[in-house]
Amino acid sequence: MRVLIVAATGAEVSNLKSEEVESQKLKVESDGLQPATRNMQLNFLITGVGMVATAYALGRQLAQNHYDLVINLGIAGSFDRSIELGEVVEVITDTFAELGAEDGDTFLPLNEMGFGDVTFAPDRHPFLNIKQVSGITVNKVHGNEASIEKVASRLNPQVESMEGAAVFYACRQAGVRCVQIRAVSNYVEKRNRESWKIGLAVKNLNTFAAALLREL
Ligand SMILES: O=C(O)c1cccc(C(=O)CC[C@H]2O[C@@H](n3cnc4c(=O)[nH]cnc43)[C@H](O)[C@@H]2O)c1
Repeated sequence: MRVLIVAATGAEVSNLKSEEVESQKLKVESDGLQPATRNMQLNFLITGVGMVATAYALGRQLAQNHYDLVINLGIAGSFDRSIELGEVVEVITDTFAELGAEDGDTFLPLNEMGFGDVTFAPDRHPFLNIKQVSGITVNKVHGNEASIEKVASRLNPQVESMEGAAVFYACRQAGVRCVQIRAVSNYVEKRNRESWKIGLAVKNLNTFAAALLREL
């Protein structure tokens, strides 16, 4: 099984690098005299932050390589206060929140303009036995009470990231199975970087992903 882990920054998957080495060791063994104990080859793609960087890097990677599964890992902001900081969730549907047009006070999403989808979901979900959430993908992290209220009432998202929907989109276009796993580092609120728990979120995300990779 060929698995691609996609993350915006190396820091978000820093504790998983040993898994890549491990998967390659095992592959060499399975190609040689040792019986295969694990038939998985793992690659990492660090795209850079944001939907444009992600769509380009992942589109190129999927055009040049075959993968059975793409796993998008990252931290995220949560609108939903019932999700604890550090909690790991599976994003099962993700919407490009800003793609469309303003019509006075109304927002017209791209699909209502007749130009294609803005919401993407992987074919097979839930994939994991953890909390399933709906997400939005943004170019601009929400940090203003009025805009948070507006997007919450329009789309009712539970989490937001800057890449998720781009990963779903690229995988759909390439016909590759995918799953998005995020750990909540902060609540979506007026910007207050001191309250972000990035270290905890990254630690929980990496622990969860390492266990998942051992099961694949
Ligand atoms: O400062 C650090 O140590 C650090 C370590 C790992 C990652 C970061 C990032 O800032 C990653 C940016 C990444 O995070 C996602 N994210 C997190 N919270 C939100 C949010 O409230 N709204 C939107 N995106 C969020 C996003 O996907 C970025 O790619 C820093």
